Amino acid sequence: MKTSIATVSISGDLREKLAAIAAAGFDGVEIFENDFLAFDGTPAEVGRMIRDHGLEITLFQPFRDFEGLPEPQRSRAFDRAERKFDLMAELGTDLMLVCSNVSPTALGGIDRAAADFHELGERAARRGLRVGYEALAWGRHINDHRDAWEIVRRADHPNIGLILDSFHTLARKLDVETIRAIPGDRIFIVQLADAPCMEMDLLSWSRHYRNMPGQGDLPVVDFMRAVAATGYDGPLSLEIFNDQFRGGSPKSIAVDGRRALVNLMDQVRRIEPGTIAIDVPDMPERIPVEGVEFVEFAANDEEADELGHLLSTMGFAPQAKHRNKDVVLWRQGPSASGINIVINTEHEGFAHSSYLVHGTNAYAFGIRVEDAQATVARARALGVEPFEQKHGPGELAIPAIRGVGGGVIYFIDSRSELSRVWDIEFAPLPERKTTVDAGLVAVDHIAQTMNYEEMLTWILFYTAIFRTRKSPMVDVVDPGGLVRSQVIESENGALRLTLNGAESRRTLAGHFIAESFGSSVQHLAFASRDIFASAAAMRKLGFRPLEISPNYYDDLEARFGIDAALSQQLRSHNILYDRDEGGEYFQLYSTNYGEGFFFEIVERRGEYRGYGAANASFRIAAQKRELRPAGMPKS
Ligand SMILES: O=C(O)c1ccc(O)c(O)c1
Ligand SMILES: [Mg+2]
Repeated sequence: MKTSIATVSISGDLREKLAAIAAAGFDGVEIFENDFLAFDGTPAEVGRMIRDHGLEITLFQPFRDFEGLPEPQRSRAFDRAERKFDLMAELGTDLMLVCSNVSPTALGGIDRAAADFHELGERAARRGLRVGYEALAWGRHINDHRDAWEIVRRADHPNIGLILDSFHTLARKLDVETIRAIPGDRIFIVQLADAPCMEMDLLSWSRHYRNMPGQGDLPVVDFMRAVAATGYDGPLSLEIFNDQFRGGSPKSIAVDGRRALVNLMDQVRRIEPGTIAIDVPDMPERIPVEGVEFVEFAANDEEADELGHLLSTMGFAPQAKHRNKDVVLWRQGPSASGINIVINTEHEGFAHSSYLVHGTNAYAFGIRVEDAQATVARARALGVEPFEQKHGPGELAIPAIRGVGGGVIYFIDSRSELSRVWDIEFAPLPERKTTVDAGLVAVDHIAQTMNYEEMLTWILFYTAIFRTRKSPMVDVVDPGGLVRSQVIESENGALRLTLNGAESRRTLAGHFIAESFGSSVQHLAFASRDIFASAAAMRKLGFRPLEISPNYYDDLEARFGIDAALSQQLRSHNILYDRDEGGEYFQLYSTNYGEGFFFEIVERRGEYRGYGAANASFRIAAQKRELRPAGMPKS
């Protein structure tokens, strides 16, 4: 599989773009003309710089407003093309993209355009060059790949071919099945981009909101399946116009791009096995998640005590201690439950470094999978960094990768000794305190907070590695600004992550990122089988719930028509309520710990699928009321 990316997709100057593209493992680049024009080196120097990076130039683009022009503009267009052919020869590339004419002076007519392309083909052939034609979704006469293909077909010249771009086809909701009939060798290059669904004119949507395949809402997999069915085996080239990417990190966007292509082709190959000419790297299939095995906090001794106190008000107690390390396992009540909380107060190693940088934080979590090694293998194939740390005698080497904001994700399976980690590495504490069991049975979801700019990266990360899907993004109003929230979840609910992107430091999420120096887990939600029983038990244990405004409950009664008895119960425990077609949802929050970390207890009744998004802004307002002023020492 030959991967390519347009220089326009990445921030920085041409030098920075190329370095990032090469480092991410791409085979080629599309030179977007403006990136070349803005650069102060000769075409030959640019060509050399690209080849020195081990890259090839897959395409020179765009050449605009060519076909269907009346004279004298027509002759001018051919002269312009000849000049660009000169440039291409110096750069060292043989393929030019002509995008469909948008000029009001352009005349329609398939045959007129075909004749123009036939002549351009003759001129290109004399120089050993090729020209591909792309239908822009907003082209004046040609805005559909079927018409572009008809022009290419009638141009009937070996040096003229078609360029497909998933955005233009999918944005106009054109039937991708129409691609299957095009001979693969007549497609000169395939450009790929996704985009979020939005109501907007096509040009603005394309120029500002494209994103990597898998990051948006367009059926890029279906598009690519149709392309693959043609026998096409040329480069797959990302062409992403995105305002955020233009200001982002070149390295991280290039890595995301390559990950998106590999993930896309892996999906296509699995749907259409054996029929694809493009060779796709071998890797394990997207990993089904079986559950969250543990969440691990890094802390110092004093803060570990505070955290432990908070946990004990939720019915957790220290149950076992690591045989060699200052690491304690907390569980719900005297018997094992589905929740394992680990507090690591080691003075060396990765957890300690994480503590030094971020303060007490949930720096790692462990996921149960069928095959931990295969999970890391898939992640590696997608360019994810594995995580390795020295382990002591008798300790397990738990396969792991690096996750959000310098965090770690461990993998536990039952095909090896990994699932016995609690018995192998931990010894039961002799003075085990029996506590009241608060009836918390599992981790319902893990909420990670990040800068908004990082969100697409992490959405792609999770959906490419694990068999999960993403929900539409929702806006949550914080008194200090907007927070964007998106859910990543597996079909069976075994893994539920909520990603919250902060755009302003004045939001609770933004404050958390600023004060804890980077993205990480901001809250953990535990599932209860009976939230009222849990709330009552926790009250006895000294749990302090986040206090919710009475106005909220008045509105709740009005909105849902819930009866007075239920309303009273909710009020007395500060429990939030939501409902959808499938069922009901109950939420109880802790007060803030540190700079905005908190716990949540939830109960899902029936088939409720959401996360109480409608309640989020009321919860945040309540949290902000009780967050101590910035700069005050921790209590
Ligand atoms: O927005 C544009 O003009 C433009 C140019 C070249 C392309 O390949 C494309 O898809 C869009
Ligand atoms: Mg394009």
